[in-house]
Amino acid sequence: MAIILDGKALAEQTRQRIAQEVTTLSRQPGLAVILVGDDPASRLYVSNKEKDCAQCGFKSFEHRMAADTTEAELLALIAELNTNDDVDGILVQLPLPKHLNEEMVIQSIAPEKDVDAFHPYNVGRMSQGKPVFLPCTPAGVMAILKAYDIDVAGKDCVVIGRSNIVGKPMGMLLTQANGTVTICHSRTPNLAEYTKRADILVAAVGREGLVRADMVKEGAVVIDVAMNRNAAGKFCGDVDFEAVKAVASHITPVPGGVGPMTRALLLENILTAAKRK
Ligand SMILES: Nc1nc2c(c(=O)[nH]1)N[C@@H](CN(C=O)c1ccc(C(=O)N[C@@H](CCC(=O)O)C(=O)O)cc1)CN2
Repeated sequence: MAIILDGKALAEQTRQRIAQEVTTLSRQPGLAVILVGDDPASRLYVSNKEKDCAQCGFKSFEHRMAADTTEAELLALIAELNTNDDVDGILVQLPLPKHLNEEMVIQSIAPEKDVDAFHPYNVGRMSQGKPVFLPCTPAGVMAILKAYDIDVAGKDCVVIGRSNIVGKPMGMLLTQANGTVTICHSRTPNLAEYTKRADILVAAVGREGLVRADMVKEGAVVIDVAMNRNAAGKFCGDVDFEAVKAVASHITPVPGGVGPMTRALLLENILTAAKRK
């Protein structure tokens, strides 16, 4: 039976370490969170980020904007936050309402305050192996692997999903850790041929039941990044957890795996931003 990779416990340890370090700083780090519209899931994620900030001794500044906010209004707020000295990090909760251009909005955040690491400058730095901030979800995965002494060097790593936020940066971080990486996606024929070769398999698609036990090599490390809702309304990933845990050596649960570490790595980035000032 696989070892369960406990992201929730690791995230708690990370918050406690950060809270301790904050007591040694001469000022409180600050995060500005912008939420446009009233999507219930986004509201919950934002309030969790505020709770995390409070636990770590960070200030948080919430900016709620109406769903019909114009791009000019949003960019004006970001411009103001870019020059506000109390704000070390700026986070625009995604997804944005359809009429707003996500790319433009991300590019308007000052790269030194881009704690999500979505700005092209930070993506470029990371791809050169000289990161300022690391994207929270892939960095959370790397932190889980490190905490459980799972060495990536020389391993066959397969990432399913090629999003800018998870799949692509995940592939880069695994490559930088000397893994041999294959990125699969919706146009990959015979997905199982690739997944069955993987020593480390990362699923980041957003489709419940995508990874079955017969697609996983005996003893593989299986990381589930996805966060779907099943028919009963419960959180689940892309991996058939119950079946795959009988085949894998290590596996992340959903919930309680990568999600909490995504939140923890955001706190690491805010601390980094505050210390660089
Ligand atoms: N600007 C951003 N927007 C979004 C991001 C992001 O990283 N930056 N990621 C997601 C949402 N998200 C953070 O914002 C996020 C969602 C869920 C979790 C999490 O810990 N999930 C739990 C399950 C839910 C729960 O019990 O609360 C888990 O997996 O255990 C973390 C981060 C989209 N938008």
